[in-house]
Amino acid sequence: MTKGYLILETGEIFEGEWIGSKQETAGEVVFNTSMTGYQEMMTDPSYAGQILTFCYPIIGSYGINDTDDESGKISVSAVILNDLCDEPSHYQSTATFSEQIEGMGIPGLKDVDTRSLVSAIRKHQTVRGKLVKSPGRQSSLHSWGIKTKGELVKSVAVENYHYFPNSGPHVVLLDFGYKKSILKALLKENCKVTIAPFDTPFQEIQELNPDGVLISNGPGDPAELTPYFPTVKKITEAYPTLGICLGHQLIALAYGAETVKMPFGHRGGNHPVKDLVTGKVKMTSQNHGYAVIEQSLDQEQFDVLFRNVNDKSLEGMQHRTLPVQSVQFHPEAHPGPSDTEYIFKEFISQVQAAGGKAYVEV
Ligand SMILES: NC(=O)CC[C@H](N)C(=O)O
Repeated sequence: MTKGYLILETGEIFEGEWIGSKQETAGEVVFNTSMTGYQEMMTDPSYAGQILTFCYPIIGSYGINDTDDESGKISVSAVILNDLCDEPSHYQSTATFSEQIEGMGIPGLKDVDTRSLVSAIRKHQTVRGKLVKSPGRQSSLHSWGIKTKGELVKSVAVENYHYFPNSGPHVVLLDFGYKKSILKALLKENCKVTIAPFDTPFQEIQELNPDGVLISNGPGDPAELTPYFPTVKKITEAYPTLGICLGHQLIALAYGAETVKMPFGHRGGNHPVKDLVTGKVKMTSQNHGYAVIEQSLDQEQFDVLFRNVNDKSLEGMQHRTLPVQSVQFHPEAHPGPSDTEYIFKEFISQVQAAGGKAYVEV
């Protein structure tokens, strides 16, 4: 057994037993409150650069399967958990949790007092940390090698187009670190899908001749992605558009709104969100650390559609005249409830209503 330590930039040290890859690593320390879904969370590209703490105390009990990865790449920088169950019991399980993180080159700590760690994160709000073998003197934070400024998106997004044939309308999935479940949701609606790199120029998107565009989720601070705001705006002016999580933030920023770092984010599978049109509350899957400031949104152009019941933060919006909608939560779920899966159907209806053509000359 090898001991390991999570050192927070604020000075606290959490002890555990080292698991997975031997590599020491650093990143923002975050927590997710979902009871299940560790496989989807670890492979969700939006967690790139982050050390993920599982609040649920037993991790690994249903193993790892061949279908639930949200990407083919390593996403989280490291995982922190309490009790590791490495003798899974599930008919679809093909590997143990330890085998999975070892195979993906992710380090982790088990037997950590995750309740105290989560309290510390909530107290400090945003906190970075480093996973080390020895709790001795550490190099300064600047040399921890934490990625910023779009490097995170670059590290997870596709570099080339990927085309998926189908019988329905053609949707370009602009990839800032998409989750496979988003692609699956589009394919389920019979869409042809072209996954395009996040930095695809607008002219090339036009050449792809999409009927609609979905701007994906992704890691990092949305406000650092300023070079892409003009393209995002042009997309929304030309095609029916759906933004999910980072995609939602980028649409808001492209129209002049501002984003803010939240105290400790929303990461979990039971975040209540109120649909302001029907008054109904939906349970949503969430994973974000930033939010759009509602007061900064041009309400002449956008209607607020969803609001978080717990902290009243903005959870979704709709353009008043263009078929452009965006949500801060994850309608594709995985992990989490699928109450808001209908968002994909609404998007496809808007795509179909637009007649399969760019309906505004640009
Ligand atoms: N899941 C996402 O797209 C996350 C968006 C952004 N990186 C945030 O943390 O707010």
